[in-house]
Amino acid sequence: MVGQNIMRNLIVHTPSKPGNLGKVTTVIGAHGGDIGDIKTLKVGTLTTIRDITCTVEDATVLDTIVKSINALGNGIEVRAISDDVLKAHEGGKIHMTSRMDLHSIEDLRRVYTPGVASVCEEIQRSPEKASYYTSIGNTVAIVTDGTAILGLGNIGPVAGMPVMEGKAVLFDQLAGISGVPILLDTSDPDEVVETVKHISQGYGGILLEDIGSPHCFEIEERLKEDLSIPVMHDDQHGTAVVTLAATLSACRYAGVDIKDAVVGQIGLGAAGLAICRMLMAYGVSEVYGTDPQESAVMRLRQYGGNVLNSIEEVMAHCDIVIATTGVKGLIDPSLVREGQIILALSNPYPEISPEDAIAAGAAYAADGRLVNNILGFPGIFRGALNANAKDITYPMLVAAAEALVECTRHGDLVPPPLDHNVHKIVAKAVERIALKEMVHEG
Ligand SMILES: NC(=O)c1ccc[n+]([C@@H]2O[C@H](COP(=O)([O-])OP(=O)(O)OC[C@H]3O[C@@H](n4cnc5c(N)ncnc54)[C@H](O)[C@@H]3O)[C@@H](O)[C@H]2O)c1
Ligand SMILES: O=C(O)C[C@H](O)C(=O)O
Ligand SMILES: [Mg+2]
Repeated sequence: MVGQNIMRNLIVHTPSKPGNLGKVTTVIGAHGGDIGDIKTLKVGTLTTIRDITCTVEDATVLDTIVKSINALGNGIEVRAISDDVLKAHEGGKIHMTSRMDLHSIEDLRRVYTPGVASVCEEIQRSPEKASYYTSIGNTVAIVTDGTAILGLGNIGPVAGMPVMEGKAVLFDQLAGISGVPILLDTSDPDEVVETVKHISQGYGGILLEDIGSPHCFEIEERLKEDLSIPVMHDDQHGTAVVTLAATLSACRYAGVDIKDAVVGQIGLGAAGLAICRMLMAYGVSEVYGTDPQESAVMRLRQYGGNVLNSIEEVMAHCDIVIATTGVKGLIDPSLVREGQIILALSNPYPEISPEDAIAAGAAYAADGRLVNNILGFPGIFRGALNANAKDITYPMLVAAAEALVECTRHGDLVPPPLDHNVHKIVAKAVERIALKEMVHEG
C-alpha cells in the first residue's frame, strides 16, 4: 500500500451488541484504512470502548473515516484520535542504565572512588583487560551524519536521531548490545574519519547508519582500514545480507540456481551498490543496475555489473528486481511482468507496494518493512563482538545471509524479525566464521 503515511489510534465507542465492531472495521476498510491492532479497553453493559490502530494515506482520508464512523449513528462514535507513534517517542526511546545497585557506602566505594582506581590501574598495566572490566567490548557507536535518513534524504543528524535510537533499541533487545548514537555535524570524509577514529576506543564496534552515497563508501573503507574493531555501514552491508537471503529463498521457490538468476537493481546508492556487489561476489553472473547519477553507474561498472538505461529496461529484462531509490511509488504496476520477484525496499515508502506488485503478476513481492536490515546488523555485530573480531568480512556476511535462509519458513522470503532465535543463529554463524578466520590469520 504505497502512501500509507500516517498511523493513528482511534478510540471508538460502540453499544455492546454483536456486529458493531464489524460495521466500524468495514467503514475503515472501505475508505482505504489499514487496520493494525484492535485493543478492547472496556466492555461495559451498555458500551464497549476499543482502541483501533489505523494507517491511512493522509489526514483527509483519516478525517473521512472518522466522519463515516460517526455517521453510522446508533451510539457508534470516535471519541478520540491519538498519535501513539509520537507518544512512544516522548522523552526518547533509550536510556543508559547502571548494572550495579548502590545500597550502601560499601557499594559506593566498590563501584566508584576509591575502589575504581585499582581497576583503572589494572587496565593501564594490561590494556586488553578493558574489554573485561568495562562495557567497551559490548558497546557499538551508531554513527550518522544525517545525509540519507531512510528515504527522507538529507534531513540532518538531529532529525535522524529517532532512527538511531531505534537502531539502539534493536541492538539492545535483539542482541544485548548497547548502541550509542553519535550525531556528526559534518559529512566531510576526512572529518568524519578523524572524529570516529578519535572516539573509537570507547567502543567495541562502529555501525555507520544513514550516511548517503557516495561519501559513505570512502568513509567506510577508510575506517575499516584504520580501525581494529568491526566497522559496518548498515545501509550497505546489513541490507545486502538480508537481500541476498531473500533472493536465495526466492530462487529456491522458483527452482532457479541463484547463479543463473537475472537480477536488476534500481538505485545504485549505498544500499543498491552493496546489494549488486554482494550478489556478484556470491556468483550471480547477470546483475544489472540503473541510476540517474552517472557516478553511481560508473561504480557499478567498476565492480563488474551491467548498466541499463531506465527502470523500464530493468523491469523488461530482469526476473528479480530490487529497488532502493527512496522514491515512493516509482515502479508503475504496468511494468511488472508475470512471475517476477519484486523487492521494493525503500523506507518508509516502497517503490511499489507488495500488494500492487502481486496484483500486477509478481510471483513474490516484499517491501523494506519485511526485507529490512533489522535481520542483519544485530546478529552480525553480536557474532563479531563475541569472537573479538577486528573486522567484518565478506565470508562473515555470507554466513549471516545463509543463516537467515536456514531460519526462513517455507513460502516466506525472510524469517520474522522479532524471533530472538533468528538473531542468535545469525550471531553464531558469524562468530564461527570470524573465529575460523582468526585461526587462519594467527
Ligand atoms: N529495507 C532496508 O533494510 C533498507 C536498508 C537500507 C536502505 N533502504 C532504503 O533504500 C533507500 C535508499 O537508501 P540509500 O542509503 O541507498 O540512499 P542513497 O542516497 O545512498 O541512494 C539512493 C540512490 O537512488 C538513486 N535514485 C534516485 N531516484 C532514482 C530513480 N528514479 N531511478 C533510479 N535510481 C534513483 C539515487 O541517484 C541514489 O544513487 C532509502 O529509502 C532507504 O530507506 C532500505
Ligand atoms: O531503518 C530501516 O528501517 C532500514 C534501513 O536502515 C533504512 O535506512 O531504511
Ligand atoms: Mg538505514
